[in-house]
Amino acid sequence: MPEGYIKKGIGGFYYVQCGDELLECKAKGIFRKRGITPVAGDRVTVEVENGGNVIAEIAPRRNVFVRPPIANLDVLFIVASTTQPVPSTLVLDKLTAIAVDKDVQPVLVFTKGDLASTEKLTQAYALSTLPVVIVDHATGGGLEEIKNMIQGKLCAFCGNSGVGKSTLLNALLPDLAQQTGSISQKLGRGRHTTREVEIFEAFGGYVADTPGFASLDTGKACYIPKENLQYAFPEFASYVHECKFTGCAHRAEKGCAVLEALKEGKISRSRYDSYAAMYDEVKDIKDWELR
Ligand SMILES: Nc1nc2c(ncn2[C@@H]2O[C@H](COP(=O)(O)OP(=O)(O)OP(=O)(O)O)[C@@H](O)[C@H]2O)c(=O)[nH]1
Ligand SMILES: [Zn+2]
Repeated sequence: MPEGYIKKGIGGFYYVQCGDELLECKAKGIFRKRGITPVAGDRVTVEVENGGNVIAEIAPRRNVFVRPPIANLDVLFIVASTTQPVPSTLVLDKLTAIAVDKDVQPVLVFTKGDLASTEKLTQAYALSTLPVVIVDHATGGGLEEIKNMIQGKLCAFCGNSGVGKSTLLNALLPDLAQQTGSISQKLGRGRHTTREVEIFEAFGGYVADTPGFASLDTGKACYIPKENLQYAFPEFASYVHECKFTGCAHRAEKGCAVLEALKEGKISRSRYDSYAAMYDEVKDIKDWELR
């Protein structure tokens, strides 16, 4: 039985890449009964049923996102520009936290360093342990780093409208931009006419084109329960177990090692503020409401 990954889903059909072959498939009825929707990135087994290809099995997922619909994401490039649109560290931190919480490696990519200084952004993440890439389109700086990070991984790019995602994808994959409807549409006329995710092979890995995808769903569906939030900020890891009280929320408690680290400048103020804002957003929400 052929095995492969879903490259694209459109109108109830799934295009499964099995080696060199792209198979058009429907999903077996059992998935609908179980409330499972196959999505791009799913690793699947294909069978022939009534003369047509069907997806018979979906391998256990490492993670799955609803908006955009994609599974088994390894790396999320979170693109932010130094200016226009002005970056918000809270929005960026929400995205990095959701990624970490879903076992996706977030990579911060800063654009438009030619228009304004990247200093403030790089400063905000200097202690975060998160990888940062500064892209310079004049010299091509940062592109090699991104290409290396794509190798062997399934990656996606997100970031507010206008931060330069298309420009970046175009610089990375000029051939792809011409090949694909969606990216080239994004670059010119007919923007965002398609919302289907499509996966392309590049640099020894996979890049998901997620048209019209400004940011991950940072709404309620993606809230991180308050007990888990501390782990979504990787630089807190060395401190969270040193707090005096177990179950410390790191908000105002006595003997809080995270607050101590903040005071000593070992954790950045903007990262801590984002944690605090996210904590306050979820603290009164019951677990069952998050399901
Ligand atoms: N000066 C400068 N301009 C840039 C840079 N990156 C992108 N731009 C410009 O910023 C504008 C927006 O870039 P896009 O690549 O379309 O942004 P996007 O994130 O794809 O936006 P959406 O398609 O709306 O999601 C375009 O006019 C680009 O030419 C950069 O590094 N420096
Ligand atoms: Zn604490």
